[in-house]
Amino acid sequence: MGAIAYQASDFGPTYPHDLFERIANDLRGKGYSIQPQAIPPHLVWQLTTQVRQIDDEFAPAGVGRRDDFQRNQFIRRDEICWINGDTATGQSWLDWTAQLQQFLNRRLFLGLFSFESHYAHYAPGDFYKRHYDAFRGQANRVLTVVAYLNGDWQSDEGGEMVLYLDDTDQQGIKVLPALGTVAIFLSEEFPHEVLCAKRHRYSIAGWYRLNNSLAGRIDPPR
Ligand SMILES: O=C(O)CCC(=O)C(=O)O
Ligand SMILES: [Fe+2]
Repeated sequence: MGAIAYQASDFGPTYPHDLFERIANDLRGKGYSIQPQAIPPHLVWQLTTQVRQIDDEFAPAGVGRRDDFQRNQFIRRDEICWINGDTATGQSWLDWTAQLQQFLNRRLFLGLFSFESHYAHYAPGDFYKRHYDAFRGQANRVLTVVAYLNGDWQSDEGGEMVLYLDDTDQQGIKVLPALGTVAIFLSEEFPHEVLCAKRHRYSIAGWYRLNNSLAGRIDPPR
């Protein structure tokens, strides 16, 4: 990984409160938030190291939930590995996302109940075509969080995530998968895609969900 060019001041005594406040304000105002250098240096270092060490635990990603899960090479080509609390690194990531969850629930009353996330590896040439992470009315995934784990990413290396503001938007907002950047958006509102990269591209994609078990039905993670 490249040198961490983080400003120490970004992680001073007001971290993570100020960051979470900016995210909450963005979500309230426009439904998405893009925050460079959002993950603290020690955590970004742990995650960046782990994602490159677990290469043999990655499996091709599919499309759809468990019962209609299928691999579709024309839609997505990445490989994924789910993150759990079995390692200190996984646990540190879950602690950070839990802090954000608590903050957003207090500020925005989102009722975020659970969180699931996986590492993703896009080899050169891999992509993920334009899609939604959740479908209206299914009330499963509410908020998407993507964190990027690539040092020194250059703008001519591709691999941007393009976040489209609605169904008709063709231009979108391009997000470089740069070390420590976090993109957060309402899962039902924003179509998005991952463009082909020239380099190996590492990230974490995660989703906060509502409690769908309230009707007496157990709603398993995918
Ligand atoms: O890696 C990214 O930038 C986004 C990935 C994504 O859209 C997904 O896994 O659903
Ligand atoms: Fe997505």
